[in-house]
Amino acid sequence: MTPDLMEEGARRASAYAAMKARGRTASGGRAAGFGRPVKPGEVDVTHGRILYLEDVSVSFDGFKAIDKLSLDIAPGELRCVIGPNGAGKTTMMDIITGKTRPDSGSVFFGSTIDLLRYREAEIAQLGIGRKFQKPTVFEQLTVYENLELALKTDKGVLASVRFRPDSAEGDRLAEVLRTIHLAGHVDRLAGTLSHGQKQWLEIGMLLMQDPKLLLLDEPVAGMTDEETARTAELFLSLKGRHSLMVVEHDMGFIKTISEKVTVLHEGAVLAEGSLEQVQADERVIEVYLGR
Ligand SMILES: Nc1ncnc2c1ncn2[C@@H]1O[C@H](COP(=O)(O)OP(=O)(O)OP(=O)(O)O)[C@@H](O)[C@H]1O
Repeated sequence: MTPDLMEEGARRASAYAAMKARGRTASGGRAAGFGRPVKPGEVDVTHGRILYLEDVSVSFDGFKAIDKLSLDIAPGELRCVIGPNGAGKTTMMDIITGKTRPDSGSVFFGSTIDLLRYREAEIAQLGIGRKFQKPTVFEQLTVYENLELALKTDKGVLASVRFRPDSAEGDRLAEVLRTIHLAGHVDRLAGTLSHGQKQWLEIGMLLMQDPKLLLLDEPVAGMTDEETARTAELFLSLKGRHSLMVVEHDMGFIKTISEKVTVLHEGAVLAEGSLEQVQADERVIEVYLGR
């Protein structure tokens, strides 16, 4: 066989495998990866990892924003990620959520779902929710309507118009309202909420999708001290049921919520451990003081 034909064969085989993986997942059969059967909506965490990145690299115009990054997160873990500006924190989240394709490396959700085979919207449907720094709630809708809308996202246009939450969805809505401290504000327009309340509402919208992994980018930026403290309580109540990756610069907040902290620098892991351990690490001190 000529090299051209071999290349074409390999290209077709991998395109077919990717297509099959997508089709099977959409129809609720198997997840992509090593062919291990996984029930619809289930993530295989038998190896003790819900998220696994290995040797991931990406360059922008020759600049390595992520450089052989490897890290993993356990199911139910609340992981904090810190690092100076430009360390690659946002780019890492972009890669996990399918917004940016890495040049090389592996990114797995559980041990069988190869995230690099999926598009951004598919990754959200697989159970990875992302909260960007700025709240993006629908200001003209009430708190309740915002949460209701979050339930509709995977339904078709017609189904959305006729949509009414069933009793299980209604229960979930009520539970989420309590979790995000907005049960007393259901009829308020989202536009009239404080900055902190808007952030909680957006987290609530993600929770309506019951994500297995939540990625949160600077969630307490701009919050009052009281809102920050309530957000810490909220995250602590979510861990266990969900896995969380929180990128933050606010060390006081990190101190309240953290178990394990990952320090990113120049697109790779510089240090990992408890906050006390990483804060005492000479390399970490140098990176932060050298800013
Ligand atoms: N699309 C892009 N094109 C070119 N360079 C990029 C792009 N995205 C990120 N970068 C560069 O990659 C590096 C990492 O950026 P990134 O935003 O991931 O860092 P960060 O750790 O999130 O920083 P911050 O704490 O300031 O948000 C930066 O030097 C940034 O300028």
